[in-house]
Amino acid sequence: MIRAWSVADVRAAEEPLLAAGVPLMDRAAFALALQVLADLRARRRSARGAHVVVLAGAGNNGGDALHAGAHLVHRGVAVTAVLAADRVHEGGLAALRSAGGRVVDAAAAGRAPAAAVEAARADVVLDGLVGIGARGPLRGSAAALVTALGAAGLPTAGTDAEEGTPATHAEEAQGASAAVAREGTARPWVVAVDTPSGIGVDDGTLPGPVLHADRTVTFGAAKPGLLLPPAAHVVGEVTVVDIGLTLPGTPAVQRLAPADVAARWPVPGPQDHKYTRGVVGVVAGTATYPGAAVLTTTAAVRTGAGMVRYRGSDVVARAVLAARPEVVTAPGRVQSWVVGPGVPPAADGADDGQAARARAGLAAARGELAGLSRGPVPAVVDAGGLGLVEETCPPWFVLTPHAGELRTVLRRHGEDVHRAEIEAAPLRWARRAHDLTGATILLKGAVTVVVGTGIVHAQADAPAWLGTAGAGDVLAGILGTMLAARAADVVADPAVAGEVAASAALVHGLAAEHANPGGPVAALDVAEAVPGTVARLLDLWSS
Ligand SMILES: NC(=O)C1=CN([C@@H]2O[C@H](COP(=O)(O)OP(=O)(O)OC[C@H]3O[C@@H](n4cnc5c(N)ncnc54)[C@H](O)[C@@H]3O)[C@@H](O)[C@H]2O)[C@@H](O)CC1
Ligand SMILES: [K+]
Repeated sequence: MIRAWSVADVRAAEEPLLAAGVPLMDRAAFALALQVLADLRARRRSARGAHVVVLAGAGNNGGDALHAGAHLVHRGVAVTAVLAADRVHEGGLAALRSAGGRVVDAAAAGRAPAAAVEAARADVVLDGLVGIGARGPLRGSAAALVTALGAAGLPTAGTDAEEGTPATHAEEAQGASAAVAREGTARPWVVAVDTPSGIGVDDGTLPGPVLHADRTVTFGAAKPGLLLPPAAHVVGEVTVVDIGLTLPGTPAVQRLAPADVAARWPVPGPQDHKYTRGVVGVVAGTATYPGAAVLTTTAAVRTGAGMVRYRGSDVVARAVLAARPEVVTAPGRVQSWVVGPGVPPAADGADDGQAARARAGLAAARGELAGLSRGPVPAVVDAGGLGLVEETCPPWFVLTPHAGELRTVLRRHGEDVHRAEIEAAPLRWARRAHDLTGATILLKGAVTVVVGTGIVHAQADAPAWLGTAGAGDVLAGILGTMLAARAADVVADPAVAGEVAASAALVHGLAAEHANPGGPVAALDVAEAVPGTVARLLDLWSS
């Protein structure tokens, strides 16, 4: 598990140590230098003779980078510090100079392109422009430098949100681009110091230009922005360096690892039977979209449900039974409901009666229909089901929208927001949806964000191949089975639903990877890969 703490928590943990004179920056810089040396050795055998460019901003983040640069010089590395501020960390600069490092001033207008061209030829670029002290989008020389680095061939992300960016920056950038194209240089390995400079450290946004890192060496603890999209896509591999901070027990964001999911997997014992393992009720698909019913029920069965009950028209039920003869179609006891895959919005008349069945399932999950459940049980609400839920939900309802569907949910609650805004700030909008509906929100994406009453989760387990029709139906089925197995816990403790939802996202992602490592997958392949994926998880845990 990777756990991430907010800037405020990290600062509060640093404070007493700094007051006591603990040399936190020395620890951070030394560990950073060791990591860069390891990366250099992995990439070019020896660090000696390598060229590292340190991008240094005004604060302690630049201080870390400059001190690390000094350590590298002592190991035979040629280090050039590119200063992106009029004043940089004095101790760090002095250390670098006395070690024999070169210093280039890129703070003045017009200096960025030449510095970027030099950086683009280095073996490693250390991004120490700004860390947890970042306020808003990168500004001034730091922004100009990152823009010029992008033009010089380094990967960058985010837009220059700064109004009135001087035209010279664009011209400078073009100059840098042409110079590097002539040289045909391979691009350097980029190591971000604490965070890629200019990300939203607490919320994972990309408010302005950001240099895409291959590795982020982060101090004391991971920060939320390293796990949350869209910034999570520019951090590379995250290396957490222990500098001796004592952090609060509860992180702001966490990412489950396979072992965490394995540790809580409901492995059946000799006393278990189908009802103790959990019955999943599925309201999915119509004659127009029968595939959704097949995919959702298949995934629920393949994840190890005690039993799956399908609720739908006879024609769709026949398709379900042809694919999965284990499914039953008679009404009866259910420990979790999956409502909505392949179900059109309520207003659509051609829904085969699914809207009514969906409402009944949701009422049963609230504990309002005694015949269908003995008290409240968890529910997964997906696709068409999202338009059928009541305005407020219990936390054991897990809504599983993608960004476009979340927009619809938010609009129903009076939030006029566009899909692009949700994609730019998924945590913010998932949290807003949770606040407005009361439900646990699983916002699907390349990084899935789960916001409920407990800790926020950000899961990045899925290969990009998983973005395919029917993949969401499979996730709904996996999650339905996982919720049914822990139905009592989920209803009793509002925070559990989020953790189970994050676990389902992990299983879904790993199953896609296992279905066809490195290649395309179809949704049904993913569902079929779940039993093997669960067996591997449990094997990993027991070994
Ligand atoms: N407090 C400490 O002693 C420790 C700090 N650490 C390092 O120090 C960093 C935090 O240092 P600081 O608090 O000095 O903050 P930073 O160095 O992250 O940033 C602050 C500086 O950047 C400038 N800045 C802020 N937003 C900017 C923007 N959008 N565009 C351009 N410039 C901007 C500010 O004017 C200020 O000079 C951490 O990220 C970490 O790297 C580590 O060395 C561990 C110990
Ligand atoms: K940085």
